[in-house]
Amino acid sequence: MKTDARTTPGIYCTCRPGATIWLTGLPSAGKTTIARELALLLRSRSRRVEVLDGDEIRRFLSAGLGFSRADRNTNVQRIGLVAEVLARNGVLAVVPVIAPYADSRAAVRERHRASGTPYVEVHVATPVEVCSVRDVKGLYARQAAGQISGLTGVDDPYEEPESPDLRIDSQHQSVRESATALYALLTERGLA
Ligand SMILES: Nc1ncnc2c1ncn2[C@@H]1O[C@H](COP(=O)(O)OS(=O)(=O)O)[C@@H](OP(=O)(O)O)[C@H]1O
Ligand SMILES: Nc1ncnc2c1ncn2[C@@H]1O[C@H](COP(=O)(O)OP(=O)(O)O)[C@@H](O)[C@H]1O
Repeated sequence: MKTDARTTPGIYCTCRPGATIWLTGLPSAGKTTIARELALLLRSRSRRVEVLDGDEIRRFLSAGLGFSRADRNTNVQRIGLVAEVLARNGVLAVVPVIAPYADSRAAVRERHRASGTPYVEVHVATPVEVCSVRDVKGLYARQAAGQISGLTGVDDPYEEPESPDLRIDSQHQSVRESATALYALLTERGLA
């Protein structure tokens, strides 16, 4: 008996394109929170979603890397590779990772362009003043106390995206509103 992948449940359906959705922004900007909310929305519509957690990747795939420019670039390129492989195989790969350097992000975009895989860049543009109050992991306090240095947006660079596909001002809207705006963009592009 022939099986039709487009109609048989549980079999990958080639008619739904994957994509990488990269959320870049400062620590505590809300990247992870918005990524998880978006994943909930997408899964409720039966999309295959993978959120690539930056901390988990640094524990395994990028174990041993620090926060120098070179190490951050290596980290971002590794994540870009994994995301692109997932996305080109029909998964929506959601990536809440700082990626502070424009050339690193451009290289990831280029990798996607080369394989014809959709790529969506989202700037979670929460100002550092708001991020440092949220301070989910206590990094801003530790930097202020002189216990760490090289914190993105404080004493390490963050190059803002010049023309992201979407900019989210999380200080002015709820998590749900941000995720819904992103979902709307994906729908508009035929990706949700
Ligand atoms: N010095 C310094 N600068 C920036 N961030 C720091 C630093 N030290 C630790 N952390 C925490 O590391 C988390 C993962 O970073 P990323 O892999 O997203 O960073 S990068 O793209 O490689 O720059 C990142 O996670 P998020 O807070 O979720 O952004 C930070 O909490
Ligand atoms: N509108 C909002 N959007 C996103 N996060 C928000 C918002 N308002 C408050 N927060 C809080 O800010 C924190 C952001 O943390 P997180 O998502 O881990 O940031 P990041 O992944 O960018 O480091 C969470 O505790 C979240 O609940």
